[in-house]
Amino acid sequence: MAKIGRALISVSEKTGVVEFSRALAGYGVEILSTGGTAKLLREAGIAVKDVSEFTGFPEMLDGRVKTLHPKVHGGILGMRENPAHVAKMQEHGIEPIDMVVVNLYPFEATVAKEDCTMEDAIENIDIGGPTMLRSAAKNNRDVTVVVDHADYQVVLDEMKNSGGSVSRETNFRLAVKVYQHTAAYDGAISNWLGARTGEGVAAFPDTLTMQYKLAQGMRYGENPHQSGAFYVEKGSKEASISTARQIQGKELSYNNIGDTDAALECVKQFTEPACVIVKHANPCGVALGANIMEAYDKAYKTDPESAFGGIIAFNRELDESTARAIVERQFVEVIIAPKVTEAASEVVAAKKNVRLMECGFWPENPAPRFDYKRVNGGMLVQDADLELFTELKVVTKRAPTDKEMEDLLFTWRVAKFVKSNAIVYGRDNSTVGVGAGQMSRVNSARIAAIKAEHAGIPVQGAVMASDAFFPFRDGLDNAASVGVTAVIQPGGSMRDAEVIAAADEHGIAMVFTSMRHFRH
Ligand SMILES: NC(=O)c1ncn([C@@H]2O[C@H](COP(=O)(O)O)[C@@H](O)[C@H]2O)c1NC=O
Repeated sequence: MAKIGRALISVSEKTGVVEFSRALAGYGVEILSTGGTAKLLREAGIAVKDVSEFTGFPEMLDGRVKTLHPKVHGGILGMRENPAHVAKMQEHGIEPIDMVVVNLYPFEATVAKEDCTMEDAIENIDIGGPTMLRSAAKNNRDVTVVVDHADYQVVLDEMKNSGGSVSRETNFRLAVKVYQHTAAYDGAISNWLGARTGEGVAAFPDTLTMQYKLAQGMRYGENPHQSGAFYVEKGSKEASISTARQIQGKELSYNNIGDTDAALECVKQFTEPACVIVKHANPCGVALGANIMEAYDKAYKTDPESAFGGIIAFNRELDESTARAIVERQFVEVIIAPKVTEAASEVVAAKKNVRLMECGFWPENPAPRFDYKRVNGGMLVQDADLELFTELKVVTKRAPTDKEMEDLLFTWRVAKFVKSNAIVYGRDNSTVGVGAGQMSRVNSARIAAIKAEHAGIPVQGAVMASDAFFPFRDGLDNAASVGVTAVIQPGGSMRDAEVIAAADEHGIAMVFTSMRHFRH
């Protein structure tokens, strides 16, 4: 382990670089640096040699060429234990560079700006930086490479303990981090440019590169004989299962994560205090209330049988009384809310296995994003389903009453989060029965009615949402037979006229949304 004699520092993101460089200088390290970084360090009183002086070649072409020089790359890549390398370096007057501290032009932040032009994007593709990072990471036996300012302290701690050197184990770990970083950087460039070549489809690049970070290992996957892990998107910001903080409880399982995502994304749709209870990726009870206690109580009563071992999501801070009502009444796997009061945490602490999650508040309008679904040997990519309806059109002789309309919109929102074929009966901003994941729409309707019957809730006077159109009038006949008074569905069937006539015959008010919400 040799002492660090010379470091090249060239950073766009300058957090902590002055303090770090000052500490390096304290170990007698000679610092080489580029334009803006050198200026900053000099202003802080740190002795710096310009890279152009080191190479004997000026920075040029608006900074496109600064460090791309054999004296830089020879100094980084030369193997210190290889006599032929050492001789060549001496022959050409190449001095070793033992540490490279580089982070890159902010390509992703630049293209995230709405007014970003192609020229802005191109100028923010870093060339010299990744080249140095890759050189240093390749020669990690002899060179320390730092791409993340979070590692400045790690390096300084080691130098302190060793009198100015960094171990090969740390060098290797830092090098791996570099290749992860440059892979993500190039992936972002290729995705952004690729979406603009016109060779892919619309905004989809010809080759899609994705990077996810390991967030959590787990005991097993969907079933105990499958192994599993949870990866999260780099830079994901919106409050979600991926950003949520676990306050207490057992480690989240594979199924917990999927179900908590389903519950949270469903509850996000409501502005009034709401509760969503999910089992196996489907909402089994959803309700709004004056407060979340009332919402939970109503949601639970929809289907107490299914709520057992469920996942419960709220769109308001979890308070003490609601937490108490849950833990005293039922077995629950996960509770998630944007915030959790201290007192609520203490109540849940009595059930040490219950996973309690706090995810923060979300924006009213989520940013557009893609949804991905693996198939064997490939992946389906689409815009996430973030819309609700195209237009609301009353198609029957009778228009829904205001109260029916409120319930129709409530059940429509829920239906969007129920696996297809989805039928949701609802009343008073509460689900009455949910029929999910059936191969026939009529069967989903029958199941929704059975669920209501099991919970002892009459369907009479409820409204009904269907995630896709009714292909035949039997869906409406069936709804009428259980007492449904109003229906919301996308419309668009060949037999719409027949279906509307059926609704009129039964005195049912029906609204078309012109938007389907299949969910698989
Ligand atoms: N062209 C080069 O030779 C080159 N060498 C280093 N850079 C980058 O220049 C940036 C630092 O520039 P400055 O020190 O002038 O603020 C770093 O993000 C570094 O990755 C370069 N810029 C782009 O490729």
